[in-house]
Amino acid sequence: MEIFKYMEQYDYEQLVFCQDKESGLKAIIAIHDTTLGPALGGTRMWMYESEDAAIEDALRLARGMTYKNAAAGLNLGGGKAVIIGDPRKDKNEAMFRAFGRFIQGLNGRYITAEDVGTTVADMDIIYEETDYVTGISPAFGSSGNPSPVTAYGVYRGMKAAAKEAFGSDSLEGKVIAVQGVGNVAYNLCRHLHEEGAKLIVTDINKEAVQRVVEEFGAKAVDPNDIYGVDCDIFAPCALGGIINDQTIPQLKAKVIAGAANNQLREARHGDIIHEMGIVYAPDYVINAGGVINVADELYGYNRERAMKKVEQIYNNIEKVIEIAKRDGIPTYQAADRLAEERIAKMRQSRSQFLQNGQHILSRRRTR
Ligand SMILES: NC(=O)C1=CN([C@@H]2O[C@H](COP(=O)(O)OP(=O)(O)OC[C@H]3O[C@@H](n4cnc5c(N)ncnc54)[C@H](O)[C@@H]3O)[C@@H](O)[C@H]2O)C=CC1
Ligand SMILES: CC(C)CC(=O)C(=O)O
Repeated sequence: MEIFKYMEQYDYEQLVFCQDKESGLKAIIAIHDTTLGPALGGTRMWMYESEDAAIEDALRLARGMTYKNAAAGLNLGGGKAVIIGDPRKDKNEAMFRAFGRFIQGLNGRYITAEDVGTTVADMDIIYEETDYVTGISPAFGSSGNPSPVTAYGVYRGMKAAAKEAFGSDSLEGKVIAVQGVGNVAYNLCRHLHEEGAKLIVTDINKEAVQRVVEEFGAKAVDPNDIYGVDCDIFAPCALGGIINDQTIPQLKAKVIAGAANNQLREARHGDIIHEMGIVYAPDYVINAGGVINVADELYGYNRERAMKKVEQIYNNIEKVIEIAKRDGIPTYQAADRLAEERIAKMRQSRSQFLQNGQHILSRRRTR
Protein backbone atom coordinates (compact mmCIF):
# COMPACT_ATOMS: atom_id res chain seq x y z
CA MET A 1 0.00 0.00 0.00
CA GLU A 2 1.33 3.45 -0.92
CA ILE A 3 0.37 5.14 2.32
CA PHE A 4 1.21 8.76 1.54
CA LYS A 5 -0.48 8.53 -1.84
CA TYR A 6 -3.65 7.22 -0.17
CA MET A 7 -3.48 9.85 2.57
CA GLU A 8 -3.05 12.60 0.00
CA GLN A 9 -5.94 11.30 -2.13
CA TYR A 10 -8.45 11.63 0.74
CA ASP A 11 -6.66 14.38 2.63
CA TYR A 12 -5.74 12.55 5.85
CA GLU A 13 -3.88 14.51 8.50
CA GLN A 14 -2.05 11.88 10.50
CA LEU A 15 -1.44 8.15 10.85
CA VAL A 16 0.11 6.86 14.05
CA PHE A 17 1.62 3.39 14.65
CA CYS A 18 1.75 2.24 18.27
CA GLN A 19 3.79 -0.77 19.41
CA ASP A 20 4.36 -2.21 22.89
CA LYS A 21 6.23 -5.50 22.95
CA GLU A 22 5.48 -6.46 26.57
CA SER A 23 1.69 -6.31 26.21
CA GLY A 24 1.60 -7.27 22.52
CA LEU A 25 -0.05 -4.01 21.50
CA LYS A 26 -0.01 -3.29 17.81
CA ALA A 27 -2.35 -0.39 17.10
CA ILE A 28 -2.94 2.19 14.41
CA ILE A 29 -4.60 5.54 15.03
CA ALA A 30 -5.85 7.36 11.94
CA ILE A 31 -6.82 11.03 12.12
CA HIS A 32 -8.64 12.17 9.03
CA ASP A 33 -9.76 15.76 9.53
CA THR A 34 -9.88 18.02 12.59
CA THR A 35 -11.45 21.10 11.03
CA LEU A 36 -14.53 20.82 13.26
CA GLY A 37 -12.68 19.75 16.42
CA PRO A 38 -10.70 16.88 17.90
CA ALA A 39 -11.05 13.58 16.06
CA LEU A 40 -13.51 11.29 17.86
CA GLY A 41 -14.04 7.69 16.82
CA GLY A 42 -13.93 4.23 18.35
CA THR A 43 -11.19 1.62 18.60
CA ARG A 44 -11.78 -1.63 16.74
CA MET A 45 -10.00 -4.83 17.76
CA TRP A 46 -9.89 -7.35 14.95
CA MET A 47 -7.77 -10.20 13.56
CA TYR A 48 -6.67 -8.51 10.36
CA GLU A 49 -5.30 -10.70 7.58
CA SER A 50 -2.41 -8.31 7.02
CA GLU A 51 -0.99 -5.01 8.29
CA ASP A 52 -2.15 -3.35 5.08
CA ALA A 53 -5.71 -4.51 5.78
CA ALA A 54 -5.53 -2.98 9.27
CA ILE A 55 -4.14 0.33 7.96
CA GLU A 56 -6.79 0.49 5.26
CA ASP A 57 -9.58 -0.23 7.75
CA ALA A 58 -8.33 2.45 10.16
CA LEU A 59 -8.10 4.99 7.34
CA ARG A 60 -11.50 4.20 5.84
CA LEU A 61 -13.23 4.20 9.23
CA ALA A 62 -11.53 7.48 10.26
CA ARG A 63 -12.76 9.24 7.15
CA GLY A 64 -16.23 7.89 7.81
CA MET A 65 -16.09 9.50 11.26
CA THR A 66 -15.28 12.90 9.77
CA TYR A 67 -18.46 12.67 7.70
CA LYS A 68 -20.49 11.12 10.52
CA ASN A 69 -19.57 13.76 13.07
CA ALA A 70 -20.07 16.59 10.59
CA ALA A 71 -23.48 15.33 9.39
CA ALA A 72 -24.61 14.80 13.00
CA GLY A 73 -23.85 18.44 13.77
CA LEU A 74 -21.06 17.60 16.24
CA ASN A 75 -18.09 19.91 16.71
CA LEU A 76 -15.73 17.03 16.23
CA GLY A 77 -13.39 15.78 13.56
CA GLY A 78 -12.92 12.22 12.36
CA GLY A 79 -10.54 9.56 13.58
CA LYS A 80 -10.50 5.89 14.40
CA ALA A 81 -8.11 3.35 15.86
CA VAL A 82 -7.58 -0.34 15.27
CA ILE A 83 -5.80 -2.85 17.49
CA ILE A 84 -4.53 -5.92 15.66
CA GLY A 85 -5.50 -9.06 17.56
CA ASP A 86 -8.25 -11.43 18.59
CA PRO A 87 -10.53 -9.67 21.08
CA ARG A 88 -11.46 -13.03 22.64
CA LYS A 89 -7.86 -14.10 23.33
CA ASP A 90 -5.32 -11.32 23.00
CA LYS A 91 -6.61 -8.61 25.35
CA ASN A 92 -4.81 -7.72 28.57
CA GLU A 93 -4.79 -4.79 30.95
CA ALA A 94 -1.25 -3.69 30.03
CA MET A 95 -2.25 -3.52 26.36
CA PHE A 96 -5.04 -1.01 26.97
CA ARG A 97 -2.90 0.95 29.45
CA ALA A 98 -0.15 1.22 26.82
CA PHE A 99 -2.73 2.21 24.21
CA GLY A 100 -4.10 4.88 26.58
CA ARG A 101 -0.62 6.35 26.93
CA PHE A 102 -0.27 6.58 23.16
CA ILE A 103 -3.61 8.40 22.99
CA GLN A 104 -2.50 10.75 25.75
CA GLY A 105 0.62 11.48 23.68
CA LEU A 106 -1.60 12.94 20.97
CA ASN A 107 -2.67 15.57 23.48
CA GLY A 108 -6.37 15.59 22.58
CA ARG A 109 -6.12 15.41 18.80
CA TYR A 110 -7.77 11.97 19.02
CA ILE A 111 -10.48 10.85 21.46
CA THR A 112 -11.44 7.18 21.55
CA ALA A 113 -14.51 5.05 22.40
CA GLU A 114 -15.80 1.51 21.75
CA ASP A 115 -16.12 -0.19 18.40
CA VAL A 116 -16.32 -3.82 17.29
CA GLY A 117 -14.17 -5.95 19.63
CA THR A 118 -13.79 -3.39 22.44
CA THR A 119 -15.93 -2.84 25.52
CA VAL A 120 -16.73 -0.40 28.30
CA ALA A 121 -14.27 -2.33 30.52
CA ASP A 122 -11.50 -1.68 27.96
CA MET A 123 -12.37 2.04 27.90
CA ASP A 124 -12.21 2.13 31.69
CA ILE A 125 -8.64 0.80 31.55
CA ILE A 126 -7.69 3.41 28.93
CA TYR A 127 -9.19 6.05 31.24
CA GLU A 128 -6.49 5.16 33.81
CA GLU A 129 -3.99 6.75 31.40
CA THR A 130 -5.86 9.48 29.59
CA ASP A 131 -8.92 11.72 29.69
CA TYR A 132 -9.22 11.43 25.93
CA VAL A 133 -11.60 8.47 26.08
CA THR A 134 -15.41 8.28 26.10
CA GLY A 135 -17.94 5.47 26.51
CA ILE A 136 -16.54 4.81 29.98
CA SER A 137 -18.63 3.39 32.84
CA PRO A 138 -21.72 5.18 34.16
CA ALA A 139 -19.98 4.72 37.56
CA PHE A 140 -17.65 7.54 36.43
CA GLY A 141 -20.67 9.69 35.51
CA SER A 142 -20.25 8.71 31.86
CA SER A 143 -22.41 7.26 29.13
CA GLY A 144 -21.31 3.59 29.12
CA ASN A 145 -21.97 1.25 26.21
CA PRO A 146 -22.95 3.24 23.09
CA SER A 147 -24.54 0.27 21.27
CA PRO A 148 -28.13 0.57 22.60
CA VAL A 149 -28.13 4.26 21.68
CA THR A 150 -26.74 3.52 18.21
CA ALA A 151 -29.57 0.99 17.86
CA TYR A 152 -32.18 3.56 18.81
CA GLY A 153 -30.78 6.01 16.24
CA VAL A 154 -30.87 3.33 13.55
CA TYR A 155 -34.47 2.55 14.48
CA ARG A 156 -35.39 6.25 14.15
CA GLY A 157 -33.56 6.60 10.83
CA MET A 158 -35.14 3.41 9.51
CA LYS A 159 -38.58 4.86 10.18
CA ALA A 160 -37.72 8.00 8.19
CA ALA A 161 -36.47 5.89 5.27
CA ALA A 162 -39.59 3.69 5.47
CA LYS A 163 -41.77 6.81 5.23
CA GLU A 164 -40.10 7.69 1.95
CA ALA A 165 -40.41 4.17 0.52
CA PHE A 166 -43.84 3.12 1.82
CA GLY A 167 -45.62 6.41 2.54
CA SER A 168 -45.79 5.73 6.30
CA ASP A 169 -43.12 5.46 8.95
CA SER A 170 -44.87 2.62 10.75
CA LEU A 171 -42.81 -0.57 10.81
CA GLU A 172 -45.73 -2.69 12.00
CA GLY A 173 -46.00 -5.79 9.82
CA LYS A 174 -42.89 -4.89 7.82
CA VAL A 175 -40.49 -7.76 7.13
CA ILE A 176 -37.00 -6.71 8.14
CA ALA A 177 -33.87 -8.74 7.37
CA VAL A 178 -31.10 -8.09 9.87
CA GLN A 179 -27.52 -9.12 9.09
CA GLY A 180 -25.49 -9.59 12.29
CA VAL A 181 -27.28 -9.54 15.63
CA GLY A 182 -24.49 -8.32 17.91
CA ASN A 183 -24.48 -5.42 20.37
CA VAL A 184 -26.28 -2.89 18.16
CA ALA A 185 -28.61 -5.18 16.25
CA TYR A 186 -29.84 -7.06 19.31
CA ASN A 187 -31.18 -3.74 20.64
CA LEU A 188 -32.43 -2.75 17.20
CA CYS A 189 -34.37 -6.04 16.96
CA ARG A 190 -35.98 -5.23 20.33
CA HIS A 191 -37.31 -1.87 19.03
CA LEU A 192 -38.50 -3.46 15.78
CA HIS A 193 -40.20 -6.33 17.58
CA GLU A 194 -41.92 -3.90 19.96
CA GLU A 195 -43.31 -2.04 16.94
CA GLY A 196 -44.68 -5.26 15.42
CA ALA A 197 -42.13 -5.86 12.65
CA LYS A 198 -41.38 -9.41 11.46
CA LEU A 199 -37.70 -10.26 11.75
CA ILE A 200 -35.46 -12.46 9.61
CA VAL A 201 -31.97 -12.62 11.08
CA THR A 202 -28.55 -14.10 10.54
CA ASP A 203 -25.20 -14.17 12.30
CA ILE A 204 -22.09 -16.33 12.23
CA ASN A 205 -22.51 -16.56 16.02
CA LYS A 206 -25.22 -19.16 16.64
CA GLU A 207 -25.86 -18.06 20.25
CA ALA A 208 -26.54 -14.50 19.15
CA VAL A 209 -29.07 -15.81 16.61
CA GLN A 210 -30.70 -18.07 19.18
CA ARG A 211 -31.26 -15.14 21.54
CA VAL A 212 -33.24 -13.05 19.02
CA VAL A 213 -35.15 -16.10 17.81
CA GLU A 214 -36.24 -16.85 21.37
CA GLU A 215 -36.82 -13.30 22.59
CA PHE A 216 -38.30 -11.65 19.48
CA GLY A 217 -39.70 -14.57 17.47
CA ALA A 218 -37.21 -13.94 14.65
CA LYS A 219 -36.74 -16.42 11.82
CA ALA A 220 -33.11 -17.44 11.29
CA VAL A 221 -31.38 -17.99 7.94
CA ASP A 222 -27.82 -18.90 6.93
CA PRO A 223 -25.40 -15.96 6.57
CA ASN A 224 -25.18 -16.31 2.78
CA ASP A 225 -28.97 -16.35 2.37
CA ILE A 226 -29.79 -13.05 4.07
CA TYR A 227 -29.37 -10.88 0.93
CA GLY A 228 -31.99 -12.73 -1.10
CA VAL A 229 -34.77 -13.14 1.47
CA ASP A 230 -38.19 -11.67 0.74
CA CYS A 231 -38.31 -8.55 2.87
CA ASP A 232 -39.24 -4.87 2.92
CA ILE A 233 -36.12 -3.59 4.65
CA PHE A 234 -32.55 -4.87 4.75
CA ALA A 235 -30.57 -3.85 7.85
CA PRO A 236 -26.82 -4.53 7.54
CA CYS A 237 -25.47 -4.60 11.10
CA ALA A 238 -22.29 -6.68 10.82
CA LEU A 239 -19.26 -5.45 8.90
CA GLY A 240 -18.64 -3.18 5.91
CA GLY A 241 -18.54 -3.68 2.12
CA ILE A 242 -21.65 -5.86 1.97
CA ILE A 243 -23.41 -3.84 -0.73
CA ASN A 244 -21.46 -5.01 -3.74
CA ASP A 245 -21.63 -6.65 -7.18
CA GLN A 246 -22.40 -10.08 -5.70
CA THR A 247 -25.10 -9.03 -3.23
CA ILE A 248 -26.99 -6.29 -5.10
CA PRO A 249 -28.61 -8.63 -7.70
CA GLN A 250 -30.03 -10.71 -4.82
CA LEU A 251 -31.68 -7.82 -2.93
CA LYS A 252 -35.47 -7.68 -2.75
CA ALA A 253 -35.74 -4.94 -0.12
CA LYS A 254 -37.07 -1.45 -0.91
CA VAL A 255 -35.04 0.11 1.93
CA ILE A 256 -31.49 -0.41 3.17
CA ALA A 257 -31.06 0.94 6.70
CA GLY A 258 -28.59 -0.54 9.15
CA ALA A 259 -25.80 0.11 11.62
CA ALA A 260 -22.71 -1.19 9.83
CA ASN A 261 -20.02 1.29 8.84
CA ASN A 262 -18.90 1.58 5.19
CA GLN A 263 -21.75 -0.53 3.79
CA LEU A 264 -21.10 0.36 0.13
CA ARG A 265 -18.06 -1.53 -1.13
CA GLU A 266 -17.50 1.23 -3.70
CA ALA A 267 -19.32 4.49 -4.35
CA ARG A 268 -20.71 3.14 -7.63
CA HIS A 269 -22.70 0.58 -5.64
CA GLY A 270 -24.60 3.51 -4.14
CA ASP A 271 -25.44 4.61 -7.70
CA ILE A 272 -26.68 1.14 -8.64
CA ILE A 273 -29.05 0.77 -5.69
CA HIS A 274 -30.31 4.31 -6.32
CA GLU A 275 -31.14 3.38 -9.92
CA MET A 276 -32.95 0.29 -8.63
CA GLY A 277 -35.23 2.61 -6.62
CA ILE A 278 -33.97 1.39 -3.24
CA VAL A 279 -34.09 4.01 -0.47
CA TYR A 280 -30.64 3.86 1.09
CA ALA A 281 -30.20 5.48 4.51
CA PRO A 282 -26.51 6.45 4.39
CA ASP A 283 -24.61 4.45 7.02
CA TYR A 284 -22.82 7.28 8.76
CA VAL A 285 -25.99 9.34 9.10
CA ILE A 286 -28.19 6.57 10.48
CA ASN A 287 -25.59 5.02 12.82
CA ALA A 288 -24.47 8.26 14.52
CA GLY A 289 -26.41 7.60 17.75
CA GLY A 290 -23.43 6.07 19.55
CA VAL A 291 -21.05 8.87 18.76
CA ILE A 292 -23.66 11.52 19.59
CA ASN A 293 -24.11 9.83 22.96
CA VAL A 294 -20.42 9.49 23.85
CA ALA A 295 -19.65 13.00 22.56
CA ASP A 296 -22.04 14.37 25.16
CA GLU A 297 -19.56 13.22 27.82
CA LEU A 298 -17.27 16.01 26.67
CA TYR A 299 -19.85 18.49 28.05
CA GLY A 300 -20.54 16.50 31.26
CA TYR A 301 -22.86 13.67 30.31
CA ASN A 302 -26.59 14.38 30.25
CA ARG A 303 -28.63 11.49 28.87
CA GLU A 304 -31.74 13.53 28.14
CA ARG A 305 -29.76 16.06 26.09
CA ALA A 306 -27.95 13.26 24.24
CA MET A 307 -31.16 11.36 23.43
CA LYS A 308 -32.80 14.51 22.07
CA LYS A 309 -29.96 14.75 19.57
CA VAL A 310 -30.23 11.07 18.73
CA GLU A 311 -33.96 11.54 17.98
CA GLN A 312 -32.84 14.01 15.30
CA ILE A 313 -31.44 11.16 13.21
CA TYR A 314 -34.99 10.82 11.85
CA ASN A 315 -34.82 14.43 10.63
CA ASN A 316 -31.25 13.99 9.36
CA ILE A 317 -32.33 11.07 7.16
CA GLU A 318 -35.29 13.14 5.93
CA LYS A 319 -32.91 16.01 5.14
CA VAL A 320 -30.58 13.72 3.17
CA ILE A 321 -33.50 12.33 1.15
CA GLU A 322 -34.67 15.89 0.48
CA ILE A 323 -31.23 16.97 -0.80
CA ALA A 324 -31.03 13.82 -2.94
CA LYS A 325 -34.38 14.63 -4.56
CA ARG A 326 -33.63 18.33 -4.93
CA ASP A 327 -30.27 17.75 -6.59
CA GLY A 328 -31.19 14.52 -8.42
CA ILE A 329 -28.41 12.52 -6.77
CA PRO A 330 -28.22 9.28 -4.76
CA THR A 331 -28.62 9.59 -0.99
CA TYR A 332 -25.00 8.62 -0.26
CA GLN A 333 -23.88 11.63 -2.29
CA ALA A 334 -26.45 13.86 -0.61
CA ALA A 335 -25.05 12.87 2.79
CA ASP A 336 -21.50 13.66 1.64
CA ARG A 337 -22.71 17.04 0.40
CA LEU A 338 -24.32 17.81 3.76
CA ALA A 339 -21.14 16.93 5.67
CA GLU A 340 -18.72 18.57 3.25
CA GLU A 341 -20.70 21.82 3.16
CA ARG A 342 -20.62 22.07 6.95
CA ILE A 343 -16.87 21.41 7.10
CA ALA A 344 -16.19 23.94 4.32
CA LYS A 345 -18.25 26.64 6.07
CA MET A 346 -16.47 26.09 9.38
CA ARG A 347 -13.07 26.07 7.68
CA GLN A 348 -13.92 29.40 6.09
CA SER A 349 -15.10 30.96 9.36
CA ARG A 350 -11.80 29.93 10.95
CA SER A 351 -9.81 31.78 8.32
CA GLN A 352 -10.25 34.96 10.38
CA PHE A 353 -7.28 35.60 12.62
CA LEU A 354 -7.94 35.04 16.32
CA GLN A 355 -5.24 35.10 18.94
CA ASN A 356 -5.33 31.71 20.63
CA GLY A 357 -2.48 30.93 23.00
CA GLN A 358 0.92 31.62 21.46
CA HIS A 359 1.08 34.69 19.30
CA ILE A 360 3.98 35.38 16.97
CA LEU A 361 4.60 38.71 18.74
CA SER A 362 4.85 36.99 22.14
CA ARG A 363 8.36 35.85 21.25
CA ARG A 364 9.49 39.48 21.26
CA ARG A 365 8.44 39.90 24.88
CA THR A 366 10.69 37.07 26.06
CA ARG A 367 13.80 38.49 24.42
N1 LIG B 1 -21.48 -0.27 18.60
C1 LIG B 1 -21.81 0.92 18.16
O1 LIG B 1 -22.28 1.77 18.93
C2 LIG B 1 -21.64 1.26 16.72
C3 LIG B 1 -21.41 0.27 15.78
N2 LIG B 1 -21.34 0.59 14.46
C4 LIG B 1 -21.13 -0.44 13.47
O2 LIG B 1 -22.22 -1.36 13.52
C5 LIG B 1 -21.76 -2.67 13.23
C6 LIG B 1 -22.12 -3.61 14.37
O3 LIG B 1 -21.51 -3.14 15.55
P1 LIG B 1 -21.67 -3.94 16.94
O4 LIG B 1 -23.05 -4.45 17.06
O5 LIG B 1 -21.11 -3.06 17.97
O6 LIG B 1 -20.66 -5.14 16.69
P2 LIG B 1 -20.77 -6.64 17.24
O7 LIG B 1 -19.42 -7.23 17.01
O8 LIG B 1 -21.36 -6.69 18.58
O9 LIG B 1 -21.83 -7.29 16.23
C7 LIG B 1 -21.54 -7.66 14.93
C8 LIG B 1 -22.18 -9.02 14.70
O10 LIG B 1 -22.01 -9.35 13.33
C9 LIG B 1 -21.72 -10.72 13.26
N3 LIG B 1 -21.08 -11.02 11.98
C10 LIG B 1 -19.80 -10.79 11.61
N4 LIG B 1 -19.61 -11.19 10.35
C11 LIG B 1 -20.81 -11.67 9.90
C12 LIG B 1 -21.27 -12.22 8.68
N5 LIG B 1 -20.45 -12.40 7.63
N6 LIG B 1 -22.57 -12.60 8.58
C13 LIG B 1 -23.40 -12.45 9.64
N7 LIG B 1 -23.02 -11.95 10.82
C14 LIG B 1 -21.75 -11.55 10.95
C15 LIG B 1 -20.86 -11.01 14.47
O11 LIG B 1 -20.84 -12.37 14.83
C16 LIG B 1 -21.53 -10.14 15.52
O12 LIG B 1 -22.51 -10.82 16.26
C17 LIG B 1 -20.25 -2.53 12.97
O13 LIG B 1 -20.04 -2.35 11.60
C18 LIG B 1 -19.88 -1.26 13.72
O14 LIG B 1 -18.73 -0.61 13.19
C19 LIG B 1 -21.49 1.88 14.02
C20 LIG B 1 -21.72 2.88 14.90
C21 LIG B 1 -21.74 2.67 16.32
C1 LIG C 1 -18.50 5.80 19.92
C2 LIG C 1 -18.49 4.98 18.71
C3 LIG C 1 -19.77 4.29 18.68
C4 LIG C 1 -18.17 5.86 17.57
C5 LIG C 1 -17.70 5.13 16.37
O1 LIG C 1 -16.58 4.72 16.29
C6 LIG C 1 -18.65 4.91 15.30
O2 LIG C 1 -19.71 5.54 15.28
O3 LIG C 1 -18.35 4.10 14.41
